[in-house]
Amino acid sequence: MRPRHLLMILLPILALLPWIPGVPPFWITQMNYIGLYSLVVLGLVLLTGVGGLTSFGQSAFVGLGAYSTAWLTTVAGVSPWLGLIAGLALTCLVAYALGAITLRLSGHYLPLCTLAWCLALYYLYGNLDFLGRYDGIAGIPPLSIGGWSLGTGPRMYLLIWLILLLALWATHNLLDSRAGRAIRALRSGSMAESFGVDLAHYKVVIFVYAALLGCVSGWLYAHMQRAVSPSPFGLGYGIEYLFMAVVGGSGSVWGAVAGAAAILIVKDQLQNVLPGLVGTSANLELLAFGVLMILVLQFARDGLWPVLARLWSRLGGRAESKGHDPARLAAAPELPRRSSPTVGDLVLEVDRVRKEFGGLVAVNDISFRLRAGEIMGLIGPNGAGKSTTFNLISGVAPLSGGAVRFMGDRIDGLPAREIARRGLARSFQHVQLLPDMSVLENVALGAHLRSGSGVVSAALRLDRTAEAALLREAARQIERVGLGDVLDQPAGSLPLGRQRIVEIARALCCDPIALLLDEPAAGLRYQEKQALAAVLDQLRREGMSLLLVEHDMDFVMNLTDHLLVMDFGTMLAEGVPADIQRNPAVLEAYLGGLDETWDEPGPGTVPADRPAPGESERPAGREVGEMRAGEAERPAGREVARPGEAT
Ligand SMILES: Nc1ncnc2c1ncn2[C@@H]1O[C@H](COP(=O)(O)OP(=O)(O)OP(=O)(O)O)[C@@H](O)[C@H]1O
Repeated sequence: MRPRHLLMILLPILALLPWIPGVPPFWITQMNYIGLYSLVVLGLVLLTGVGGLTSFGQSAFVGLGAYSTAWLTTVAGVSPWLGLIAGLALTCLVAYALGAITLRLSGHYLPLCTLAWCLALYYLYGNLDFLGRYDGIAGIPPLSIGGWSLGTGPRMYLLIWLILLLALWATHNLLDSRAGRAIRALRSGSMAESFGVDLAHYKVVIFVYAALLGCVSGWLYAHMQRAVSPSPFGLGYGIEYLFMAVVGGSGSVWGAVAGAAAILIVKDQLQNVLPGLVGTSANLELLAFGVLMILVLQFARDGLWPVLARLWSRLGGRAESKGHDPARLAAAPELPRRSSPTVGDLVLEVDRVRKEFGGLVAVNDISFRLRAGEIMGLIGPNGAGKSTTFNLISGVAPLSGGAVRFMGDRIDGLPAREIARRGLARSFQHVQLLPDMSVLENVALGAHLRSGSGVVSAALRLDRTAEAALLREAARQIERVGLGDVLDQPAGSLPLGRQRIVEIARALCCDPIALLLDEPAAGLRYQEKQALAAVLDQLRREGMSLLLVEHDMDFVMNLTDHLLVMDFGTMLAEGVPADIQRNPAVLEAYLGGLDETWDEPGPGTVPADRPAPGESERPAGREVGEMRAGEAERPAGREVARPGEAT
């Protein structure tokens, strides 16, 4: 049985629970609270569990929802539904303003900041006369739909759980979409930005989304309790919500319900049992919670939900299928493609680019040009400045000097996502995939800029055609690089070499004009390298421009049209592979002297129908390791203004 089938059986039972004879009213009250807490914790699952942004301050947004409706319905006499709309609007404004300011902070500064504004709002609620100061507001009317009062009992229970189920559905939909992939990539930083994800935008989106869920919970709470005061919106509750997210499992939407239910039930039981056991009514449950937290972090670091899922499969239940639907993808429309430049056109012009890290010149006035339909190799010993050059071109790092032009326009100074939008895609030296996401989803992230479907359409599942088109394109690129057999596997389960190929498929998904590949053949076996060389050769034939950083000399010499050799940040040599292999300065840099020779090449990596440039007189290809003998003594780079040296 799949979880969704279990849910279909449980839902009617859940809906009829208050009317089942023998069910104590306390159970319904407890279920109401579990529902209210789950709504807030669901926001934290998205914000903290998925997006990596820790917030202790969600209780303040619950307060905004509760106080907005309390004041509007009691003082202004408006309908509770208008109170909800006003609360949502106010929460949206406050969360947007707080998010725009605080989400720029990184590390522990963000959680500290959430503590600060949680306390500030709490004291604000307690000190404003029109909100009744610490006494709060009483006499809030019950909710009603078309004159049918929902009261505080079973009907309210139905409304709370209906809203919670809708929120779970919407959040699940959101995560399974273009926007969801961007949100799941937030922790990766520059990688996501390189594929056009606006990190700052998505951080604010999930912050506001989580705050709105808190607001709805506060609105329901106010009309269920019929009175509000500041205490449930203080820091203690903010910490408790976070605690529930961690205990439940902050990586899954159902973890929110599991966490809220577990904590509330255990808390209630401890409050009943502990005083009898130890003979005091002190708040000993807090001590017990501390122990519980340590146990969870020790034995179920991902929370209770994954443990429950494992238990389910041990009992014979089946996991929810996460695979793609080939028929749906086949029926999806093709994504439009950009027009490519004519073979031979100038695509990329790097003009005296320079990068200084303090006193170290990592890239020292490097210039080169890349044309359409050309593969250029950027080689050099470790620390030569190759990856830094890539970072400068792709906007991941700012230039210290020089200019980069792409398709005739200056792109230096543009954010990485804007450079990606213009058709320059890249892979990374250290594989940067999202290991828990499938290969298909990882690659689809590359097509982020080729669709405009947003958060609202995703949450309401109105984006299915656009989403299928993105996944279809991702599947096409995965097939193209020969990984069609692992489409639905988690990317992290693949060997490193294959993960690099996934990165290439992701970069191809951008529909690039030029592709920057940082050590694409590292970790690949011989046959895999041959297959990769064939793919890259095919891309060249299609008119794409490729710039490779690679240490495998066989691969580079057989595949590239043009090479640029760097050493200590400066250009050592430039030319066709055959000349580069004979260049004394290059031999000196790579082999430490002219008396040494390149090894005999293995069988060429270039496809059989294409002769390697300079094949006949090529001395030999060489497999250059990550470090050659004596490398350790090399200085890491060239210092600025070393005495007697021009910089
Ligand atoms: N963020 C940084 N801060 C300070 N120094 C850096 C930074 N990034 C790179 N460097 C330094 O710049 C120099 C060039 O590094 P880079 O990674 O570009 O070399 P590389 O040619 O790509 O080397 P490898 O082949 O080992 O990847 C090195 O000395 C490195 O230590």
